[in-house]
Amino acid sequence: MATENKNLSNYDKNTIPNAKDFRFGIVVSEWNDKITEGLYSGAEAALLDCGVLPENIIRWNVPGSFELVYGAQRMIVTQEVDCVITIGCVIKGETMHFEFVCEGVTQGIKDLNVQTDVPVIFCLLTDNNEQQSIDRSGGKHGNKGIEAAIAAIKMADLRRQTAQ
Ligand SMILES: Nc1c(NC[C@H](O)[C@H](O)[C@H](O)CO)[nH]c(=O)[nH]c1=O
Ligand SMILES: CC(=O)[C@@H](O)COP(=O)(O)O
Repeated sequence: MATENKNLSNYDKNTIPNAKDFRFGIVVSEWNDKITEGLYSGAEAALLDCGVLPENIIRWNVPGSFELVYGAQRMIVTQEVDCVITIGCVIKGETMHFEFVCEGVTQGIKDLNVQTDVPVIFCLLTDNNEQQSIDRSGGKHGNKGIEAAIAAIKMADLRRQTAQ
């Protein structure tokens, strides 16, 4: 199902685990900050709406999306979080740089999910133009930050339920 057929902001609190005791790290890229701030606001609001305590949300900024991987890795190692949300917005330019940044971040975040004990949520917009980013960070398609926050709560709960 493409995003245009699914509003990214929709969630049913009855299907979401109790998040009161969970601690979340959020790493935010400063590139396209008008967009990433909108994604962060959506994620923060959804976490609080689902019962996460404000003091249990740790935010770090990084220069660009490529640095999200290192920021998330350091968040895991130093902050005792139950889940990390990475927030970035990559918009296609004139060159192949877009493809390499997107692939590098995708693979890096996948690696963190398989190599560490903490789930890392992929809230990275990879858009052809700014309008697509606006539409997905609080515009007509909703807010991918909200989607990421709900995924983070569910993954933190899965991690706790499967702890050995
Ligand atoms: N063009 C975009 C970038 N580029 C910067 C890289 O992410 C990285 O910070 C740089 O290559 C130094 O390592 N980053 C975005 O987040 N979005 C873009 O559209
Ligand atoms: C994703 C990028 O780094 C890209 O926006 C940079 O633009 P350009 O490819 O025109 O240098």
